[in-house]
Amino acid sequence: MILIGIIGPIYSGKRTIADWLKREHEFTERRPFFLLLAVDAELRVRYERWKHSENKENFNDFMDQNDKNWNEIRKIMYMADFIITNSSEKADLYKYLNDLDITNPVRLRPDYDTYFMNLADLVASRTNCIKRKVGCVLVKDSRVIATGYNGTARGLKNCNEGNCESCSQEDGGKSSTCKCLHAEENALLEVGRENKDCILYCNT
Ligand SMILES: Nc1ccn([C@H]2C[C@H](O)[C@@H](COP(=O)(O)O)O2)c(=O)n1
Repeated sequence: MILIGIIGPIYSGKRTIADWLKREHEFTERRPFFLLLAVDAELRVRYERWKHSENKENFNDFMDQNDKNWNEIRKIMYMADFIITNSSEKADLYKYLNDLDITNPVRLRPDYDTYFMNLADLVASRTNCIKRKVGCVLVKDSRVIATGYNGTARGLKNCNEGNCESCSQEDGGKSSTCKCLHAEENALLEVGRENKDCILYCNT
């Protein structure tokens, strides 16, 4: 099902999709196969459109209305999975949406490669290295066997606590003197010798 709505009339008391989203945002966040798309435009373009639809000219009036609604609009925009900037005609927007293939099943439910690469990004967020942010996931039969991120070895003072002089250098230091273990190294240390024939996903 595709719902199309505009945010504008919410503030003039009419019920809109934006109205519904505000009330039901928990539903939309948890619901699988639901994508929220926000369409924005550059300020100058929005001003031109406002002049046309409101039959007004005064830029300050436009900005007053813009600023009055800004926080509410921003909240809804942040909920969106995609934000598209459309500073052109409606026909161009529809063509762009068509080309985007938004309802492609892979977008709604990632395939395994996308899923494990997304996991590698998540794993990377735990790095303690101040120079690089790397995550690695080892997979066998579509199941995660081990993960690893880069950083100084377990039990040592962390890189982000000043333990790696090399990473602290302005020019990034030499990799030969770096104390940080690679994400792949940590994942392989974790997996041990028994698990052969894994697929390694790494985000660098
Ligand atoms: N799940 C984990 C836990 C730790 N590591 C590695 C990353 C660092 O080299 C080291 C210490 O990490 P910390 O405990 O300070 O976050 O152990 C890993 O790769 N995966």
